[in-house]
Amino acid sequence: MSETWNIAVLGAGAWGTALALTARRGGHKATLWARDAETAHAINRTHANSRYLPGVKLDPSLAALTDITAVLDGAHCVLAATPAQTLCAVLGTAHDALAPNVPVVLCAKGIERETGRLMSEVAREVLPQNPLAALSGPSFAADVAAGLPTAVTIAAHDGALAAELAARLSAPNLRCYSSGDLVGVEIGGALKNVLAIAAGATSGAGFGASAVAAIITRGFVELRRIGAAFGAQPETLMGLSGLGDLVLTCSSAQSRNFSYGLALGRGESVEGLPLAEGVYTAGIAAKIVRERGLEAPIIGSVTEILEGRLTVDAAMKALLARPLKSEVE
Ligand SMILES: NC(=O)C1=CN([C@@H]2O[C@H](COP(=O)(O)OP(=O)(O)OC[C@H]3O[C@@H](n4cnc5c(N)ncnc54)[C@H](O)[C@@H]3O)[C@@H](O)[C@H]2O)C=CC1
Ligand SMILES: O=C(CO)COP(=O)(O)O
Repeated sequence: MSETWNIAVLGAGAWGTALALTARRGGHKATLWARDAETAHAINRTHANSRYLPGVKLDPSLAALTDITAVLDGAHCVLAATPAQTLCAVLGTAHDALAPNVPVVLCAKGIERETGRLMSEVAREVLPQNPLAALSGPSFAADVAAGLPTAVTIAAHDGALAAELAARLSAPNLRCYSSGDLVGVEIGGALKNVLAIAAGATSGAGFGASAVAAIITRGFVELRRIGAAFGAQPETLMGLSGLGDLVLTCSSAQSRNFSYGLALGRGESVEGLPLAEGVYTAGIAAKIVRERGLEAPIIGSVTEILEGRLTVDAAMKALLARPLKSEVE
């Protein structure tokens, strides 16, 4: 597709900046909305975002503004890339300046902790007139920004919209697949963060690579069980936004969620660690599991560890001591 789009990116953190850079590479015009003037000023002056994406040179034409009305003016598409727990407030700020019918692509991975809403449910209430989509998959911001090959899924209830967005947002190094399974893509992205904390804690506690593989695999069973309860398609959960992102996030210290878990497992302080979305999603995911009568002991253990009610050692012992059962349900 050759027509140039104006893409408004909300959030000038690692992911927003990487996506804006990629949009530029894809031949579009991208403008970043930054909450704080210091970040916007630094991006415009140094053509870098050294706080959130160190070592990456940005296209000099990529501007960051603090005025959301100016960023949204004339936008063909919005990429919402602030943390999950801020989405409601950020879209509320955008509401008056955003034309109806402009598609909003949700790029955060999480569940709203106070309400249990998926990102699309939050956005639907705040922006009832805007078509919604979600972009998710195995894609570290640093990799995407460095131009390394990556593949993600863009999902919308309207399959034609998903396909158009995938075509528009694909870039030389970013291959976007399309999907009609919005909920499936969202649930995989949110839960893999909680499971990455579990995998990191397992590794950090020194339980070994075999234990990490078991946690990832049994964690994936929990993800599929919860996904099924939300109506997600099994194929979506087996895809880039589910299994793909789970594998990435559970196997690399480049992941903030895995690193958070590593610190927990090692008994180190987690204070001041960068954003780990799973910390905010774990408790609400465990609540949803309880309310729906599901079984998700690994997600439950992560919640108890984060709340200081269980040690990593005791969690592993309890998981091993659970009644034996058939592997396949
Ligand atoms: N960093 C990555 O590799 C990837 C991140 N994501 C997702 O993208 C979302 C954002 O993550 P990152 O950009 O990595 O986080 P980050 O910590 O690098 O940046 C977050 C940005 O949001 C801004 N922000 C925080 N609270 C805000 C508020 N109340 N209002 C407005 N802006 C606010 C911060 O100032 C910062 O610019 C998360 O849900 C994450 O899971 C998805 C894929 C890859
Ligand atoms: O979602 C991500 C990669 O797909 C980023 O993972 P972290 O937030 O754990 O760094």
